[in-house]
Amino acid sequence: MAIVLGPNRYGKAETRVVRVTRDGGTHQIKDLNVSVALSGDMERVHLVGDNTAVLPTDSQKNTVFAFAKKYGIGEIEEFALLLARHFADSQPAVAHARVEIEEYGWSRISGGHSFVRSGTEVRTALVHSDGSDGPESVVSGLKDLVVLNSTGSEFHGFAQDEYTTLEPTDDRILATAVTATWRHRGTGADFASSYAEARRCLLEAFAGTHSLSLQQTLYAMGRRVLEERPELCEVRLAMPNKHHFLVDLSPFGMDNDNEVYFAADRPYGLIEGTVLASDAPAAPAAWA
Ligand SMILES: O=c1[nH]c(=O)c2[nH]c(=O)[nH]c2[nH]1
Repeated sequence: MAIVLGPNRYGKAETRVVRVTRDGGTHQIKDLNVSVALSGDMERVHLVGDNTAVLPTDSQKNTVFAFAKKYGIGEIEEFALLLARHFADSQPAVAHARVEIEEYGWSRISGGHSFVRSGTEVRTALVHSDGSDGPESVVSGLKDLVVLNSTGSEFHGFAQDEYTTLEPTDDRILATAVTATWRHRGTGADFASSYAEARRCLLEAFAGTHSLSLQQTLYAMGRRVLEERPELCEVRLAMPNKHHFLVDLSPFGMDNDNEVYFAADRPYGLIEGTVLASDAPAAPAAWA
């Protein structure tokens, strides 16, 4: 029996970089969490401890800060492409770079230099690059986009077995924290407007769908993005069903006509799905 090295990658995870751009007294801020993972000809470091091919993760972290200064930070997809191409182009042993970025939003309070974190929502980007001349992919997205419909949601007609106690309902609260990722057909989109529009599609489809299940709502949301955004070809969604249970107020002599709920935090149903354009080229590696 022979033992061999399987797939591997390494890099600096979660470099937290904040870039302030000063335009007189008016400042812009970009607040990111950047994770780099490099792979390629890394056999000798694993097998015999020869570090010749290993660009230290410390240098990768320094590159994130240096590029933030040198190039500024525009859209996170562009910053991720810049970093990924840099590592794949400049290091002979690096065949492939993966850069994942989370962006935390800040909105201006007043004046030029005071900000408030914008909600729980996080914008995301995941880029893979074999270098400027090689295959590349861009996946954009968001997570922790918390939404709720206080009516317009039903759930009935479901399968039943000897353990089923759930009562069918034709009016419930539907609430979730959306994690959505969407794959671009190319690498040259207008990432700012593409993001804003995809997000708008998700919210409008969530609000506008009379829901018979969270699964149906999920599909409607992914479908809306692909119908409206030709630069995108695949949407992946993960949506926890944040259950709201009607409280039994009858012990207190009160009725409860869908007014008082217990918001449970766990367990939760977890509904996940992919929505694809029929001509989407297969690209499983884009999500790795
Ligand atoms: O929208 C729903 N989908 C389910 O699969 C499910 N299962 C469940 O208990 N409640 C719900 N709601």
